[in-house]
Amino acid sequence: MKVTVVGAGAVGATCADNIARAALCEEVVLLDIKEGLAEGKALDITQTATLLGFDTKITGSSNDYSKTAGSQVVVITSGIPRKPGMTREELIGTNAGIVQTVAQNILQYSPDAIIVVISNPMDTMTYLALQSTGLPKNRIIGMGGILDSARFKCYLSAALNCSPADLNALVIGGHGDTTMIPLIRYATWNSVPVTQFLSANQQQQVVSDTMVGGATLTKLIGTSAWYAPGAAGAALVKSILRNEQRLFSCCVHLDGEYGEKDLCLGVPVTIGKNGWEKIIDYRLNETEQAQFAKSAEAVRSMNAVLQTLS
Ligand SMILES: NC(=O)c1ccc[n+]([C@@H]2O[C@H](COP(=O)([O-])OP(=O)(O)OC[C@H]3O[C@@H](n4cnc5c(N)ncnc54)[C@H](O)[C@@H]3O)[C@@H](O)[C@H]2O)c1
Ligand SMILES: O=C(O)C[C@H](O)C(=O)O
Repeated sequence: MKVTVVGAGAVGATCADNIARAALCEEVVLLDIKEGLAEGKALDITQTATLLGFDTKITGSSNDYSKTAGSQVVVITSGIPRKPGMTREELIGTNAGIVQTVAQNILQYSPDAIIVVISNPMDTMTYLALQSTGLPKNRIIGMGGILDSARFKCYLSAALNCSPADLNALVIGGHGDTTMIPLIRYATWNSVPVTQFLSANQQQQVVSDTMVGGATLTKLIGTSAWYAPGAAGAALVKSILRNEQRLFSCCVHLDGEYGEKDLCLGVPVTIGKNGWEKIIDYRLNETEQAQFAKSAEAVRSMNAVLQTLS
């Protein structure tokens, strides 16, 4: 089995590294437009193999898509990241062209691939990938909710002083500072709702910290995060390749589910060998449904911006 990661920058290289270390497939191809970058990072990761004990082959490619031929899964991370003070949405002008070109190039050599979109603004880039390739909707998955849910669990574990491994929590909606919806009502600590242990103020703090989780890191680092995003991308790839049927929050095309259609947005879905397989209805209450509708409205207006780009 073969996985391609497009973009050998911070997120792409970390994602490829995680996939290789976990030996999820025989070969990982890392591709970047910048001459030498993907080859160099692939060689560097390869040199960790004897230290870390894996034998996955890692191939680097400077924009030669023939090396990606026959990939089962392709992860798109190519594009610019935001700087402190920016929103993800501001990246659309540069990243839309990159994502569209990359998706088309990929399909020339891997017509059956499942495509995972990470580049921002991720909800709109997922929609663009779907519209521009015309692939069956189950084969295009946007990664954002897995990362946001991991951050949600981190903030919850700090508030509860408990192990994040004992927490179950999901963030749905858009992958944006104001569009994501951490579902605190459904978050549990070993099956007990966390709302039993946290005050209303504490709950609100966890929710708002989660929503600006990416911006907090961007401010600290000077560019956006990569360790957790790369690991989240690899977790998604693992569930596809191993047909795990994990229930993740992913950005997928909605056709009436959660009251929305003709856009891609984060909802709970099962992930397996066919890509995303089933959307699970979490029965949102009135407040949550209103938040979801608002999130959809914001993402829909970003999608409309695509029409204005040349
Ligand atoms: N969805 C998420 O949860 C999430 C998380 C983190 C980052 N991101 C996004 O992922 C993207 C990458 O972030 P990063 O930190 O890795 O950035 P980065 O600048 O480190 O890497 C991006 C890479 O893309 C390459 N690239 C640009 N155009 C290309 C093309 N046409 N073909 C192939 N490669 C191309 C660049 O040369 C660069 O190496 C950004 O848009 C960022 O906002 C999304
Ligand atoms: O915050 C960003 O711009 C990158 C990414 O979407 C993240 O959440 O880390």
